Amino acid sequence: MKTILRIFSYLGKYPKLASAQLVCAILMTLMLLAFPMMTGRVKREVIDNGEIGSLLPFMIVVVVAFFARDFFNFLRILINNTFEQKAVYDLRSQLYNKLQRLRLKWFDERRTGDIMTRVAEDVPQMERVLIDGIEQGLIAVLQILIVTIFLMTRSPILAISALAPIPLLIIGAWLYTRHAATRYRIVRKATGEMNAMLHDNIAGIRQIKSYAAEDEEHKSFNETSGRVRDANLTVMKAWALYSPSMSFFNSIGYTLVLGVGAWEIHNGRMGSDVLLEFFTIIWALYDPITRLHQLNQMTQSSRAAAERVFTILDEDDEVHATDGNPLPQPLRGHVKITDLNFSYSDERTLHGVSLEAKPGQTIALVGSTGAGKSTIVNLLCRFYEYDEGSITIDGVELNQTNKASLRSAIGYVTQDPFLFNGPVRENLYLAQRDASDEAMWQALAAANADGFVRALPEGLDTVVGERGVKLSGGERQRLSIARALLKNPPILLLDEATASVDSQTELLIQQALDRLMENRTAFVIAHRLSTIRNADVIHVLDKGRVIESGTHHELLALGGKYAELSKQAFLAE
Ligand SMILES: Nc1ncnc2c1ncn2[C@@H]1O[C@H](COP(=O)(O)OP(=O)(O)OP(=O)(O)O)[C@@H](O)[C@H]1O
Repeated sequence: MKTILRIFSYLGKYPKLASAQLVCAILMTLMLLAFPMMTGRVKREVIDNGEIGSLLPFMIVVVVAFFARDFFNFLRILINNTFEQKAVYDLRSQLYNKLQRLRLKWFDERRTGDIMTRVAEDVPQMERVLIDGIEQGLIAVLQILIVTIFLMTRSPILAISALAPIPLLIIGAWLYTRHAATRYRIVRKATGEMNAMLHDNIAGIRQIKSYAAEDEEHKSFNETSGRVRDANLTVMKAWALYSPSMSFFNSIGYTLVLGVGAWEIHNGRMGSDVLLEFFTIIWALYDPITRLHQLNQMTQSSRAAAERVFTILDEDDEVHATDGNPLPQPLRGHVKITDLNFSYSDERTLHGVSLEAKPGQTIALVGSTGAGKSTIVNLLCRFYEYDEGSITIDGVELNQTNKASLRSAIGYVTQDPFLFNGPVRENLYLAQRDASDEAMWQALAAANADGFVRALPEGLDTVVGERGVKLSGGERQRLSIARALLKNPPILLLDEATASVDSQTELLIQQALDRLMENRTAFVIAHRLSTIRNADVIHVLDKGRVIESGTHHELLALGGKYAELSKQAFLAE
């Protein structure tokens, strides 16, 4: 119930629309009564008393009432749609905003496809209870009330006969609802898993093809998709039993009205016109009851979807980007890490790491795979919060720094640069929203990327494809270097690419990187000997500890891990 109330709380922001909708619904429902009332009068005055002249006015009243009913219905639908779309827009926006603020750790533990299902499918599923919940629920309840009052005024005993099945309907609805939420939860979970698999497989389509794993993957997909089918069939079976049972209970009401009505007429306690009135309106009592059953089903489905959406909304935010102190301006880029400990989960990843980068220095991080190099870079970006120790930039402790100011001071070039599926220009705007074309071309030139961008069919406006798939690896790298150059940050974090490119491209990239690192503090996860040779200090990491530090020659002379790594040709020439 709490979940349902929370869904409806999204409508509270629009009281005017809610009231207008309520007024239209009441007027529309009142118009329903004209037909049975006029039918009763036609029977008494026109048929029984032979006043044929008054038939036309009765018919006019009926047609005007029908027109008014449909006109109010038109207004109600319009208002309802506006109302509901505004509420859903608010919800979607709130969810997206939340997603942007969640910790990276949260994303590490979840599948992208499942998150997308929550935004793209679970929100609209919730939306249905907002649309139909109000539209059907409100009108149905009003209709039941108004029709019941009307029936009571005409003949209490017939009205009670018509209402007799209601206890049975309530018990049926209770039995159905008891386990419905669980059934729908299984459907939503299975759908999320299927979409997650679909997302993974489409992202990894090259790997699937290259390993000729299409048939295997198809089999796994069918298994996941089968779970969605089975979950849906369970829901449908329950509905198949519930819906006709409820319809049968309604028929008991019709039968009782017929029997009791005939008995009352037979005993002279009621006129036949009253029974006629009942049969012209009684559908308006049972019809909303059927709609309430459908609404009950929809509410259970929406509840399961809403639970998945609210789980995201209830997660703790990462520290908000504007909390904390801004970094001093201009920033010199003095970074100091002292006794840093960090764990992603239970196992500790970094153990007492200490290192320093003076303004303008290049610090190389080397070490075997899993040693903790990227973790240090992640902590410098404050993608994760560190547990113990200290990281300062120009003397300001990182975990007390305003994230927005920190991230504007840092340029991060990853090994496999991510490009968004949009024009080159949009990808560069990420670094500087108001960058002029001239500034873009300068950055592209410094990154040795101007040549190939000019050769693209639409230059800066060429769409690069998903993850930049329409560009080569070397082109993507140079574009991401241009992006960092355009940002012009005082501190640079660079994960050098290991992917082999031809020597000509390698040279172009190296030149671009050299220009990028000029006059900045740079932390480089280094794979190339040329970068390492030029670094001011090299730190060798092993199992989360700094085990050696010094220049290239000092470390070679030390004859330790670094010398061993160099011998194993671990570092590319
Ligand atoms: N997001 C994460 N969640 C949990 N554990 C992680 C995460 N990222 C890295 N790790 C673990 O932390 C350890 C250090 O990883 P890290 O990526 O820092 O190593 P690395 O030195 O950069 O390795 P490589 O050179 O292979 O990129 C590894 O054992 C890794 O499994």
